[in-house]
Amino acid sequence: MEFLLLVLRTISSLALAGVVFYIFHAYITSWLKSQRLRRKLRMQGIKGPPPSFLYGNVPEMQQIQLKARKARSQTEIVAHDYTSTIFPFFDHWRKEYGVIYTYSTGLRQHLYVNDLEVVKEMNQLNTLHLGKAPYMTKALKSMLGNGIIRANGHFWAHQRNIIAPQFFMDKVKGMVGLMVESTEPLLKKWEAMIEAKGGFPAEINVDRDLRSVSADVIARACLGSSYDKGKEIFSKLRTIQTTITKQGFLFGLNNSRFLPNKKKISTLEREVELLIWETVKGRQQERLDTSSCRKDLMQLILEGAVNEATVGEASPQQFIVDNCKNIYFAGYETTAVTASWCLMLLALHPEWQARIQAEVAQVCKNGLPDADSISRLKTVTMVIQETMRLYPAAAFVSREALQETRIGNIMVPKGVCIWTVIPTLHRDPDIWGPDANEFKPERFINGVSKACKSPQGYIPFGLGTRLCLGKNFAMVELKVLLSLIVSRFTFSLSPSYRHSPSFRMLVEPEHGVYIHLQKI
Ligand code: HEM
Repeated sequence: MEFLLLVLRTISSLALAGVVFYIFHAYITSWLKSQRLRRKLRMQGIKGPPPSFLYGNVPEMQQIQLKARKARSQTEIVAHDYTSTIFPFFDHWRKEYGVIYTYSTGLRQHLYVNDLEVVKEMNQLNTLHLGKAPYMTKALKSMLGNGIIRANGHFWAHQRNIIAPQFFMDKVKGMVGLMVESTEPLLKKWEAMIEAKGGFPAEINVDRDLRSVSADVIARACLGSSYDKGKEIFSKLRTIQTTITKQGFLFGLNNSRFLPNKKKISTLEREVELLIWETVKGRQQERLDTSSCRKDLMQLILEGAVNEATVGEASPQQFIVDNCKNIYFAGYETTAVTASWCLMLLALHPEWQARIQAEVAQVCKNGLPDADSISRLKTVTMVIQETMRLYPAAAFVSREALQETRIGNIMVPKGVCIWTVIPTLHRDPDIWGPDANEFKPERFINGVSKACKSPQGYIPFGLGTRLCLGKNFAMVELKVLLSLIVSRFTFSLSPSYRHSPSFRMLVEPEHGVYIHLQKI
């Protein structure tokens, strides 16, 4: 008996030693690979902070972040370049190594690229060799499945072909009426709040209300369901998003201490999929009952999923659910957050409120935008463009070189992750001039190409082949929303507002935007 126990103990000790050796070996191999990539970049003259053994620059990143958090000030607003507080390590190394440098997160080598010429080159590259970084998209699987935002290669191209036609300008213009309808409940709610104050200004936290509008618009316009139905889906997706971003996965930082959240995330994931699938089935039943066929995005996705050969490894059901999740995620939060920043900036700048009020009164009959007037709202467009310059909802363009790829003068080795920090590019005085930190919508009066040194310096919707598909949709929705709000209300910033842009996958106002709202 004792002998048997001894044999069992020896076997389990050997197995444990084997596992430890395997993990150690894999770790060392990845570390050495990352070092090789670093050498290849250094040989091209690209410098960067020296990495420590196994952990690369992660300890330094954490230290810099901690310091910045302590020093964080909430006083200045527009002139406050928040990239130095929310991505302090990028800013810190930029001062030391310039607009192109390399750093390591232990097992991965990264390339920071905020040089206008290289960004231009990236914009023009038409290749499948630059894609979404698998390590990053792996962490986003629960939120996005294998939908368009995560996919790479031919599977991505197939999904893009299916979805793109829904967002052509002529299609989007046909959705203006629906966008106006979706905004009406918000206007009524805000009017009622002012009435409840006896006509005196009401304090409004705008963020949740703007999210509701944006969710309703995206659900109705693209997926044929109303916000009431999609409410649960949005709220669960948001919980997944906030849980994931707490984990610091994006920069390759260790997140093992957050592992217990995995269970919570996968439960939410299953619930979201079930809800979407119920919506899809409802849609299919409606088609059978009425034998009518709406040609909206949901329909295009359903048709795209019919041919199993085109949906890759995913089942048709998974293909549909994943792409619905992607549209929900890409479409509603981004627009809502941008609208919040717009109202914050307009509250600070009453002169621009007055200018767009006058324009809306002149261009839109009864203050109601329609497909025709929307393209004549020049000042409204300038205000939105300037908001997205200072507060672009998406903070990065990030790519991994899936194969060795030449970008201008740089040969990017396979496996290197590239990062372009959008708000930093948008506030670069070399591109925008000495007033880069000021809110000046007039800089866009002759379009983006005249507003800065090169139009590639303005990338709120990303760049290259993966440029945002919902760009037209988002711009039109923002124009509708702003026109309707300014034609009924004036507003100023409430003293309750605390300026604190923070990063939760998007750059959001951490404590919300509070305004004092008054009827015109
Ligand atoms: C102000 C609002 C929005 C902003 C700031 C924004 C920004 C972006 C950015 C930066 C990207 C990544 C591009 C890249 O990696 O180079 C992107 C991708 C995408 N966006 Fe948007 N977006 C907005 C609204 C929307 C809307 C309303 C939709 C759809 C209804 C949408 C659908 C997508 C999709 C499907 C992609 C993935 C494209 C691909 O990978 O091929 N976006 N967006």
